[in-house]
Amino acid sequence: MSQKPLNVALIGYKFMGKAHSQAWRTVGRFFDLDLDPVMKVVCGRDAKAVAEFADRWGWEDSSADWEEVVKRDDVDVVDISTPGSTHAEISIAAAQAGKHVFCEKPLTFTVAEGKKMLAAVREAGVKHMVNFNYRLCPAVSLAKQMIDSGSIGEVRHIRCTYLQDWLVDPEFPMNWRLRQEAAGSGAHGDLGAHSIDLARFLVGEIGEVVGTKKTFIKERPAEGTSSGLTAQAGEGTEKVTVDDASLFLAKFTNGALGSFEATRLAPGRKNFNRFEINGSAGSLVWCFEELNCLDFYSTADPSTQQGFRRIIATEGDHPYAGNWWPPGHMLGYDHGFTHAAYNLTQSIAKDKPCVPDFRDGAQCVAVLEAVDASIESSSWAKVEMID
Ligand SMILES: NC(=O)C1=CN([C@@H]2O[C@H](COP(=O)(O)OP(=O)(O)OC[C@H]3O[C@@H](n4cnc5c(N)ncnc54)[C@H](OP(=O)(O)O)[C@@H]3O)[C@@H](O)[C@H]2O)C=CC1
Ligand SMILES: O=C1CO[C@H](CO)[C@@H](O)[C@@H]1O
Repeated sequence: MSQKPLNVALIGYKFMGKAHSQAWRTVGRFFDLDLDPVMKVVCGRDAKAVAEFADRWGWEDSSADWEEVVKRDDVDVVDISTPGSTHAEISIAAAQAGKHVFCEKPLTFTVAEGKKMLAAVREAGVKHMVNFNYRLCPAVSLAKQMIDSGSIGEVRHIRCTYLQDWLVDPEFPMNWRLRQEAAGSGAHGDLGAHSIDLARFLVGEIGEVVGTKKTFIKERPAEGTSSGLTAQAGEGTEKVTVDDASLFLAKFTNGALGSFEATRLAPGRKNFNRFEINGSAGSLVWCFEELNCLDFYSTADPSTQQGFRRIIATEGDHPYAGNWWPPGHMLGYDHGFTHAAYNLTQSIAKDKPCVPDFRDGAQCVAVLEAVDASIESSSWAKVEMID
């Protein structure tokens, strides 16, 4: 490539580390870029494991010291794929060192911390992006275009469910996702954050919420070895300190109503991240388990032909899709991450804002926090609007 290099440092190298590595490896091959992403250095706490990862995935260097990595002169972007408890400290240090920041969701655990992160990237004048990858699926981006162009009229309802089943077995051992200090919350922030982002992207700002959360399995076998969403038990047991499930109702500032359900205890639901949106002139339905499909109902169709029609969002003129395979060839989970790497690279190259950004990440945290406030007060809670 003849473009200037864009040197990337990745912090965290397991589940999301792989997804982000795949994105950085692939993006310049399928998308025309104005900068050339270079996989410069990958970082984790276990020096041997991270060195092996670097070798396997093609990172030039590895390190067990993120504080040193974020200050390196040969790093332009810091990509954070570590548990949520680390996002604020790493993002702020990276921004203060003048690096662009790409951070996994949830951005952080409290609005106060989210505001500090936002202030740090703004003060440094760097680009910032939070990885709400599902809005970058072609079918979801298409839904946004259709809503904006009035295909379903005035939006009145959104029903979001994000259901998984990987924690349904009470013998599944502890890992960081079940500890409040590392994960912030359970299904609420892990899955609910994605639904909130989709709802904000497609419908608008959420103004008020009321909800509940529950931990059904309060104790689990202690952690032995764990890798991503699989684990082997160690000795003894440990208390679970996050929710298994969260439910809430929402009033949007534009008058729409929403319902949200997130759980990791729904047998048979693997990654059932679904929304149904009803407007005055039609409806749109999407589910990640069939991620290329968008179901559309239009009241404008002749009455004898009304019914949901399925759009397969793999045509060349569907968002992002034309960069991949010939029409009709399905995309998968990893493609959304490549779309994020594309958006960030181009926003840096062209000095344009990047979405979803840290404000989106912090606004999502404000909704999560308002649900917690509503549980505390057993009443509706207002969502703080972040500038
Ligand atoms: N957008 C999406 O679809 C998804 C987003 N996520 C989000 O991505 C983030 C990471 O999750 P995931 O990849 O599943 O987690 P994993 O447990 O698979 O990986 C976490 C990584 O972070 C490293 N790490 C952990 N603690 C620290 C620390 N204190 N300092 C530096 N490195 C650390 C670990 O390596 P080591 O132990 O060697 O330090 C490991 O490489 C979370 O915020 C999660 O919510 C997760 C899944 C999907
Ligand atoms: O998108 C996702 C898929 O599932 C993971 C495990 O619950 C989540 O962390 C993640 O954000």
